[in-house]
Amino acid sequence: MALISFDENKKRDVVLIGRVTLDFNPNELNRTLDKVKTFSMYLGGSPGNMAVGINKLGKNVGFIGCVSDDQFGDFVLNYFNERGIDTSQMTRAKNGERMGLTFTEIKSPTESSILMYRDQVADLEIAPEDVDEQYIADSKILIVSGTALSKSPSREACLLAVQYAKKHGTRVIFDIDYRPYSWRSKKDIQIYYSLLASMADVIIGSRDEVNLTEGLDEEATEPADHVIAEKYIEQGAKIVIIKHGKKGSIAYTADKKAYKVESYHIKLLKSFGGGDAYGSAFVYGLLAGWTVPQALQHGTAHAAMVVASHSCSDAMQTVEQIDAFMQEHKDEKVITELDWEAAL
Ligand SMILES: Nc1ncnc2c1ncn2[C@@H]1O[C@H](COP(=O)(O)OP(=O)(O)O)[C@@H](O)[C@H]1O
Ligand SMILES: O=C(O)C[C@@H](O)[C@H](O)C(=O)COP(=O)(O)O
Repeated sequence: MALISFDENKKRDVVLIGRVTLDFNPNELNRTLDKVKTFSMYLGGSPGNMAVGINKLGKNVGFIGCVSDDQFGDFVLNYFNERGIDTSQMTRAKNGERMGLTFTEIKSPTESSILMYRDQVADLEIAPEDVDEQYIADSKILIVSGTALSKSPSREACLLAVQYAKKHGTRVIFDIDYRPYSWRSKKDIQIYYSLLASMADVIIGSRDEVNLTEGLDEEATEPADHVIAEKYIEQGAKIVIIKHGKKGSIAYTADKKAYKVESYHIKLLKSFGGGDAYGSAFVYGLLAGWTVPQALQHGTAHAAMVVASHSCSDAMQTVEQIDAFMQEHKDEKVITELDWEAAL
């Protein structure tokens, strides 16, 4: 019996709500941004990347978002439309708001960071009026990105989308997705992230993002992962995934099982993009009716392939490509069932 079932009569697999932006990744590697001369432009924004990833895996994807009314907004809409990602629910900024821009700094294969330009950003202009109840009802899964909760009216749009999802049996996945820009305070983060976590069927976040949800210091290690996961499961979550970067991730399920997933060994190019690839392939596995371990391993393989690549969105893989990677790495035993209270 699958932990999470889906209404196969719903015509769309996944709808995501949140930001779609642009990534500018340096062509000259292993140096600080002030030493970079040229960049490659890619579609970006964690929800945008996940939409591309889930679509690349063959799923029917829609996006609720707002893009700038300029050539960058055109780029994003064209990119989605060319791949069959539904843009009927996307709007254009009305008052000159700009696309979010993310400049990735790749200082070394193991040291990268992102510099985000998010002043007057279009993606936070999604409004409740842009959220169509039937569109949500027609989707098996709604994925909410945490950053979309950072400001109104995007915040209210997300909360309304979740209300519609709960009303129509659409499963809610909360991708915590913390970006410091746009938030007024840590207390606001705790309020809205914990509210979303209490309404989600699946919660995916890094440990520092979970700490922010709990109102803890980002570096906190107490309470242990399983204690926090238990709380979310008591609130109704069926699966809680806590990511730990290159150390991998740990997943807890409502049927009281815990799984440790170690990272695959790859030649790292940048430390970003793994989470979006992980989430995309994990969601694919859920929709395919796979077991949680199978879906976790698929997500982990996809993540490894994307952190070894220059892009995030363009580097998203097909099912066949992920399967081939897993075959190449079949000697790496990455997944272990744990005692519930074991740590990563
Ligand atoms: N250095 C790495 N080598 C291989 N896989 C990695 C590496 N870093 C991250 N990953 C994979 O990407 C997943 C998500 O990465 P993480 O940094 O935890 O999340 P996010 O990208 O959302 O911040 C990890 O669980 C792991 O599977
Ligand atoms: O999330 C953003 O807005 C930045 C993304 O565009 C960028 O591709 C990235 O950092 C994704 O990394 P991840 O969240 O670690 O997968």
